[in-house]
Amino acid sequence: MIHQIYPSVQHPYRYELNKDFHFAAAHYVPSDDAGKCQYVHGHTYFANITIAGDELDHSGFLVNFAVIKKLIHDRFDHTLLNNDTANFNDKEPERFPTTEVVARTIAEIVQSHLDRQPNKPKCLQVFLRETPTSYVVYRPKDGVM
Ligand SMILES: Nc1nc2c(c(=O)[nH]1)N=C([C@H](O)[C@H](O)COP(=O)(O)OP(=O)(O)OP(=O)(O)O)CN2
Ligand SMILES: [Zn+2]
Repeated sequence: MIHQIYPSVQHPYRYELNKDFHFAAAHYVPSDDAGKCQYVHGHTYFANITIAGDELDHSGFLVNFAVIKKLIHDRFDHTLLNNDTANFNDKEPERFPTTEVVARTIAEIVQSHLDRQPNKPKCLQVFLRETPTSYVVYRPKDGVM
């Protein structure tokens, strides 16, 4: 079980949910500045996803917690992130699988799912911890990725 206090995000919506989950993945950062991290190594990533909205769906959910976990966990758990060429590559820094980019990518995948729901929830924040001492908070600007 994950117990952590996360930064809160201000918003005008009536409902807010948060989903915690973790996944194990390997990566490398293809930059000399990454030092030892330019070589393949692994992490247990801890994620917290914040979603908000004004309307519930036919189940009384803003969105099903289980679906949010499955979207990300099924895609990234026990993978080499760099192999996911739909999201990452070795050429563009905005596509290197850094904590920043992985957090943004998670937000994009989640929002793409939410955009297909009739009640139109919004992904407001992704907190992604890569190591015990390093994490990133990603917040889409004005609901735009
Ligand atoms: N801004 C970023 N800096 C670094 C990233 C990143 O994604 N964004 N990534 C790395 C490495 O991938 C590494 O896995 C994490 O680095 P670091 O926090 O330095 O890891 P340590 O466990 O060695 O940290 P200590 O606190 O010194 O034990 C590097 N930088
Ligand atoms: Zn790393």
